[in-house]
Amino acid sequence: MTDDLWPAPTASAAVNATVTVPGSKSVTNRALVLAALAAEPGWIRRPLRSRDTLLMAAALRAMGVGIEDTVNSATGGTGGGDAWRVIPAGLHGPATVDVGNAGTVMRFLPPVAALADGPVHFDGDPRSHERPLHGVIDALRALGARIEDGGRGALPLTVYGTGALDGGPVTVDASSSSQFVSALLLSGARCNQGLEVRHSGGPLPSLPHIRMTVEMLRAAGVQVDAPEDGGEADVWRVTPGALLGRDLVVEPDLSNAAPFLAAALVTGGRVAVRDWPLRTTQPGDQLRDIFTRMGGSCALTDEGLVLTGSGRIHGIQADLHDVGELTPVIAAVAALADSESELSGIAHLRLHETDRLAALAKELNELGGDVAETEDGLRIRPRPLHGGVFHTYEDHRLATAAAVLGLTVPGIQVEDVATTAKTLPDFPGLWTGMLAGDATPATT
Ligand SMILES: O=C(O)C1=C[C@@H](OP(=O)(O)O)[C@@H](O)[C@H](O)C1
Ligand SMILES: C=C(OP(=O)(O)O)C(=O)O
Repeated sequence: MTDDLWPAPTASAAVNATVTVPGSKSVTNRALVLAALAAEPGWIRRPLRSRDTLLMAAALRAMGVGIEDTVNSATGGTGGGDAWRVIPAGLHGPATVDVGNAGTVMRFLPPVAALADGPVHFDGDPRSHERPLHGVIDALRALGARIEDGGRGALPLTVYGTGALDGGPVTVDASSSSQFVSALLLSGARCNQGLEVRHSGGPLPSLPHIRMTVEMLRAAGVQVDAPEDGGEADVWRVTPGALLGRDLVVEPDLSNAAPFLAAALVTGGRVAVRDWPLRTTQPGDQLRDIFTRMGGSCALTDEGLVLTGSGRIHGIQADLHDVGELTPVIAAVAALADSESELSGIAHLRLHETDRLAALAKELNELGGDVAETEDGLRIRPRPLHGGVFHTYEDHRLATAAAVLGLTVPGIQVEDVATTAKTLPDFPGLWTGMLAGDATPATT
């Protein structure tokens, strides 16, 4: 973390820009895990190269997987070469994994480590010690893995892999993070008996992310029975078998498109996001509906998704349980709206990169806002905002939300804007590029 303050640029006019958003974190990190577990080499094209995905790649390399950077100018560059060639190998310990504060790394990799033939030690940022991991730890222990976690049920921990997991049925309470279910499913086909994962507990958040896991497993040739296909509620079954190596192009990160689309909404402008997929499991696709309800209009065109602001921003009553990671930017837009908003279904955000509900309420109120935490969300009553320092608590989405506010509220200084590198390389460059009319990641 740095104490740097970034003066968020104000928009001198309605924004009119076309933006290339870097690849999806969630797709890239699933693709890396599945390619590492596959029986043959694969390609990941236009991967996101950000802190979370570079940590995932480093962790898999530490366990023996080959991940090579390649540059292929024919498919266009998105920074640092445009593809990863993944060459699976026997998974080995001893190894050390730095999870940073990446939920996908800290949850998806312990099951992979249980398949390795030696100890794998996991640690990360201080916040990673507080984020829930018990679902993964308990499930792996129930499946026979040995894990030393000092009785904390959290990081740091060591998984003593023996080269194989028997698998079978396991029950997990994933009400605090859908990533518990995704983590088990991703490695399930490599268990001798496959895996039957049953969720038992409060409602599961972020269901689109579990669907993303199921669809990516199926695309790798794995047979998965899932509740949405007529299966039993809250039960997923993964049949054992080899995973195919894939040649996969990563979609743009639609959740990271949120601040750019919001810019069109709050300035009454127009922003096009290139390469918006026509069909996707990414929760960010729901921005089309959410921002339309908040006053914008959306069209899928040859240019990508185009959002046009009307000059009016409406408050919204929205249950964001499925799409929690969109909350910070939606809250920023709601603070600039013409009526009250109620965002619900997001109590689990208290356990994200930071306590997002507390952080959003505090930071918006310090700029003159009227935001209250509810039991499971935020109530936002728009009031005129003034400039000031917006603290970001090492949370990339707090920083991008602050940038949205800064477009129309002069004098906002974003603390540690570099924290956006968790999922967005060079956010400040993309943001100023958008204000100049075009934002395309620099090719390095
Ligand atoms: O599986 C994934 O890629 C993710 C699942 C969600 O986690 P939670 O279910 O913990 O909210 C989401 O918030 C996170 O940003 C990414
Ligand atoms: C919750 C998030 O990340 P993580 O993958 O670390 O859980 C997020 O990106 O909003």
